Amino acid sequence: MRGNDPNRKGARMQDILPFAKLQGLGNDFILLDGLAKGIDLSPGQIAHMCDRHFGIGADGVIVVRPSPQPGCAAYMHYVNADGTPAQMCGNGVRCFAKFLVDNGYVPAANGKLVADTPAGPRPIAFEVDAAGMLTRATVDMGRPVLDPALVPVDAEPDAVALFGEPFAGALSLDSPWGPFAFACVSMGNPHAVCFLDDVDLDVFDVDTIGAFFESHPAFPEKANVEFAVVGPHGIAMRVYERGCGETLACGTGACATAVAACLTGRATRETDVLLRGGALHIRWADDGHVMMTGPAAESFRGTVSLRERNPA
Ligand SMILES: N[C@H](CCC[C@H](N)C(=O)O)C(=O)O
Repeated sequence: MRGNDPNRKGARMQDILPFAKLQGLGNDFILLDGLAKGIDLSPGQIAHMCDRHFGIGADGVIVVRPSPQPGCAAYMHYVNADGTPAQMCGNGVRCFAKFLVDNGYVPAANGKLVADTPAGPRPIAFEVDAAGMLTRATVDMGRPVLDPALVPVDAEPDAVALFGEPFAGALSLDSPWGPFAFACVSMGNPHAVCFLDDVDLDVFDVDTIGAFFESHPAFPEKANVEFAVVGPHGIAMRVYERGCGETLACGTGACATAVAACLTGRATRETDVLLRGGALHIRWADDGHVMMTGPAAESFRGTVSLRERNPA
C-alpha cells in the first residue's frame, strides 16, 4: 500500500508543521514554534494557512523565534493574513506569552516576561489559572508615536478645525461617502482613528469604507483603520486591519484609539475599548507608556501541510 512507503512518509514529515491556534477577543492567530528549528514561510504559505476555507483560518501567523536581546523570553515574528509582516500585534503578543507559559518555556510562577518584537521589547505581566495556564495579561505597549512622519501619514497641519484640539497626525480625507477626519497614531504599526458621532457602529459598512482608507495614498505604509464611538461605558470601536480586513479586535488599534480619544478631549487616560470580540482595558500611564490588559485563550492544536496552496 502506498501509505507504507517509508520514502513517502519522510517527504510528508518535512512538509508538516505542528501549530497551536490561539485568540485574544476573537482576534485569532496560528502560532508556530520556531525556537528549536527555524521556520521561514512564504507569503503564499502564510495566506494559505490563514484562509478560512482552504487552510486553518486566522487573522495572522506568529512564529515564536529565539531573541538575541538579553532578558527577552523570545521574539515574536508577526505576519498578517495576506502574508505581509507587521511591526506589532497587541492581541497577538498576549497569545505569544500564553504559548510560552503554557508550553513551559516561561515558568508560570514568574508572572511576567519580556516579549521581543519588531517594535522593540514589550514587558508583560500575566495571570494563570490553577493549572498554570495563562488567562490574562497586561502588556506595556510602549509609548505612542504621534509624529506624522513616523506613523507614517501625510497629515494636514490644521487639526483644531477637525478635532477642536491640536493633533499632529490629523487629516481629513474625502471618499465616495463624504469626508472622514482621522487622528493617526503609531503603536509600532500605523493606525488611523475616526471618531463617529450619532452612528450605529453595528450597521456601519466597515468592510467597504475601511478597505478604501486602508490603502489610501495618505498612508505610505497603509494603515489599520479604526471607527470609534465614545460612550458612557467606554469607546466602542470596529477595525479594518491592514493586510487582513475587519477583525473582531485589535490591541494596537485599541491603544491608538484610546490615545487619540484622550488627546482630542474625548476620554480620560484610562478607559475600556469595547470591540466586537470583547473589551480591552487601556491605561495611558504617567510615564507615557500605554498599558493594555486583556485575555488570551487556546482554541486547538494540530498539524498543517506546507505543500498545499489555495487554488489560483
Ligand atoms: N491585530 C493586531 C494588529 C495587527 C496589525 C496588523 N494588521 C498591521 O498590519 O499592523 C493587534 O491586536 O494589535
